[in-house]
Amino acid sequence: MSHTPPAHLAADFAAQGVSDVECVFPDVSGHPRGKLMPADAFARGAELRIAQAIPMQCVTGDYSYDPIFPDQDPDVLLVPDYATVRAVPWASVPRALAIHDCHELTGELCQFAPRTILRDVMARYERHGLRPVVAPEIEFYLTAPCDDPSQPLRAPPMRGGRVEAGQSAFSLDTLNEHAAFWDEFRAALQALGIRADTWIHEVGLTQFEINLLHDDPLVVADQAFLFKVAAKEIALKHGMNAVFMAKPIAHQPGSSMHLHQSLVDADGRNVFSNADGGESALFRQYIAGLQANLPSLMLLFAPFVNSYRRFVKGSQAPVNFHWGYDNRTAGLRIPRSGAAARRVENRVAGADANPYLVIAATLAAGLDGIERALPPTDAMNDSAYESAHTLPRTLPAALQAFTGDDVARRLFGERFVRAYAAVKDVEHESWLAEIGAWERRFLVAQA
Ligand SMILES: NC(=O)CC[C@H](N)C(=O)O
Repeated sequence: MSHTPPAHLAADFAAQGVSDVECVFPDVSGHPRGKLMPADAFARGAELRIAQAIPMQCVTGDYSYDPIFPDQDPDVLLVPDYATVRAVPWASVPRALAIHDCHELTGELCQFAPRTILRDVMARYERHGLRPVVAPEIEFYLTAPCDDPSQPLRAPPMRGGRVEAGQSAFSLDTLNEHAAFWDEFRAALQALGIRADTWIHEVGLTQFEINLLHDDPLVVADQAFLFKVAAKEIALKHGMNAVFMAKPIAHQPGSSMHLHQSLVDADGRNVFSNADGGESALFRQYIAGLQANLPSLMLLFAPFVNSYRRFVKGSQAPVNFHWGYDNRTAGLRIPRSGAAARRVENRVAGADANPYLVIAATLAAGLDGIERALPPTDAMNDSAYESAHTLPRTLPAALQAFTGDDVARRLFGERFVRAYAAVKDVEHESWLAEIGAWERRFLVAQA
């Protein structure tokens, strides 16, 4: 992490005609926040408040979460990570963006910022001489413009006035329907240095999935963060919305952010495999760590009230924390692979989750299993849908699990846990303040 601008940066900006830089950081929801700064001044850093909830309320006032926000309106200093400077592909004038780390005004990294949380987990691995390698699969829907939020989302129109219908999983035809969007999106990803692998039409109507190539966790988290920003920006240019809600449309599949993980040693050898190619003890301990800790960390994988609608039996979304070989009904799947690519897939996280926190929480949970040499359950060879639904069913249940035991505190510290829970509490209160369609449909007549 270098705080000194590269020598060529000013000349590069001048040559490209860049006059402004988006100083962006991912907030706890993975939403891009920051300030637009003049290119010749952005290195001095921007100051702003960090504790934002999604309905654009600051976490202040009625919530007394001292000593996290002692002045109820704290500023942090944004410090650019110069390795992340890129041209903004969707801007109408030459403009750059840089992902920033959040520092307290006293200098240290802010313990509430998702990038800090991930950096801390990676430092823990480094002390063990290990390096995690991760790859996410990101699902999302393309929809028509959402001009009336009280109405269900609709599929975008196709050529000839048709609308997508029926079963289009893996249909290349339907993928080609929105070719102008895909071409511009693909070019944007390339310009942002995002290494996308396969692109498919998923099971849902106008639902798609794109896999990112495996890499260093912070690099991949930055890519997944910008992937979502880019998809939304480019879709808007084409009169559509790219929607990353976990369950945007009733009776359609939800959208996930599956995370593949493996660990390598200093020589780049996958430590989930022994020299003879078999599973290592560490592999099983890592799985056990996920099984032991994920139930308490659900708030990070399913951060909104909507997230919990996704966990439906039979939908390929998990309902419990079983693990199994190539078992897509289980929360933890071991994909078929050779010894060098042996890995675990966390299928719990939704597309709505913050990729930094999904990666940090998964890796921290697994390392804890290794450090405590935990044993996993037996592998699940049958459908995990035959077993009980043990994932928390609601946001309040997940909030209770997150704050109710010492797992999250032990892995991420008191400050993060209290602040994150405060933000989720504000969002939940805001949701409770609205009356939904189900309540009107049934309770007007029947209550
Ligand atoms: N690609 C898949 O396996 C489908 C995942 C499913 N859409 C989910 O929400 O979990």
